[in-house]
Amino acid sequence: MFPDSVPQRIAVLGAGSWGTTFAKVLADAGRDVVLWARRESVAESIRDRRENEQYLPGVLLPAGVEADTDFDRALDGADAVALAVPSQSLRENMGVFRDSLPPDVPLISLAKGVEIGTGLRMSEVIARVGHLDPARIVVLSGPNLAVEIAAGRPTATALACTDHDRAVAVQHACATPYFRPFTITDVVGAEIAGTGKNVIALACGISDGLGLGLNTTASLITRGLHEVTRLGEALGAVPATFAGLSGLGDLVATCSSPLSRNRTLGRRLAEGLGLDAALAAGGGQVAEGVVSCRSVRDLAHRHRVDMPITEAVYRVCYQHLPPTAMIDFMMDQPHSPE
Ligand SMILES: NC(=O)c1ccc[n+]([C@@H]2O[C@H](COP(=O)([O-])OP(=O)(O)OC[C@H]3O[C@@H](n4cnc5c(N)ncnc54)[C@H](O)[C@@H]3O)[C@@H](O)[C@H]2O)c1
Ligand SMILES: O=P(O)(O)OC[C@H](O)CO
Repeated sequence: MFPDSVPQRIAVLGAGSWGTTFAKVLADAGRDVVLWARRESVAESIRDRRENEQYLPGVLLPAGVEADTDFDRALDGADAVALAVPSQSLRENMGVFRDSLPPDVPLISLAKGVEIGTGLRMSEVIARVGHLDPARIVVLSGPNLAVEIAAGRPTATALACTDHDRAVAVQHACATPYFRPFTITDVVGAEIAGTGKNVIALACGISDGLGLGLNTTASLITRGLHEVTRLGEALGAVPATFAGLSGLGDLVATCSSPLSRNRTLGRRLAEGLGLDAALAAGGGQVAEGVVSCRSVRDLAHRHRVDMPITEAVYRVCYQHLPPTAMIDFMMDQPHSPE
């Protein structure tokens, strides 16, 4: 089946490593893509040298990816729009894009995070700021380390939308021999899983940086999945989602890979860098777990969900808890049934 509603011309707003990689996936899937970059130097590098030298160096972008710094032009004639700016700037950007968005087209949400202050998930920010029907929003989330995908290494992902047909249309638009999307309807679960795993990956990076072993990593992944699932359930998510690609799949990839910016940041903290220095060492690329440990912790407090790993990461990032004491904090939690 190849539905008539499969988008052909897609605007990707945000030319960081994920926006650029997803633009490549879409072009490899046969779509015409316009990638909006904030900075002319990024657009120029893509136009003139077919490479995003700043965010995705060494990857040749196909001719199907055009780059533009004018979002009105990028959105003109688009029959789907992917939003690839970091979570905490999505509100500001949506406010700017809102009036130029084509009516009725699917909006593909790529950012993983929960907004500080409001506790809103990214699809909620998009719907509220854009005054949009939430059923238009398709959340893409899974084990999707950009650098691996850009190199054509196979992966799968989840496309979550309350409107199944819309998810299927996007599924057909972005499927390639190396990128296999599955559809689900649990938007809350996909978003909470994608946000929470970055915090757990930070904890795994800290553990790794301290020279602890795979038992510690496996314990963090397993208990991390448990606490993120509990939060998701409190917010109305389907527990099974957390065993899927946007849950366990993404958690394992991010907690295990040296390519993960969140895990790498955790390692740097364990090696003795302060938060600002550890962020600076990341070359300006976003590590969402740093903000998400705050917004997820706030949500957990609001919904009375116990999240000891998230709490420990928050204390390391914002309350000067030494990374070694983070492990003690977690090991000293009251004993409980699994
Ligand atoms: N890189 C990955 O492997 C990956 C995979 C899946 C999901 N994600 C998620 O995608 C989102 C984007 O991540 P990324 O990896 O592309 O980040 P990045 O750090 O590589 O790039 C961020 C992009 O956003 C732009 N930007 C930064 N602040 C902005 C602002 N205020 N307004 C507009 N644009 C702004 C930057 O110029 C850059 O183009 C994050 O939520 C991340 O968790 C990333
Ligand atoms: O590099 P990270 O830690 O931002 O993780 C990237 C993706 O979210 C992995 O799925």
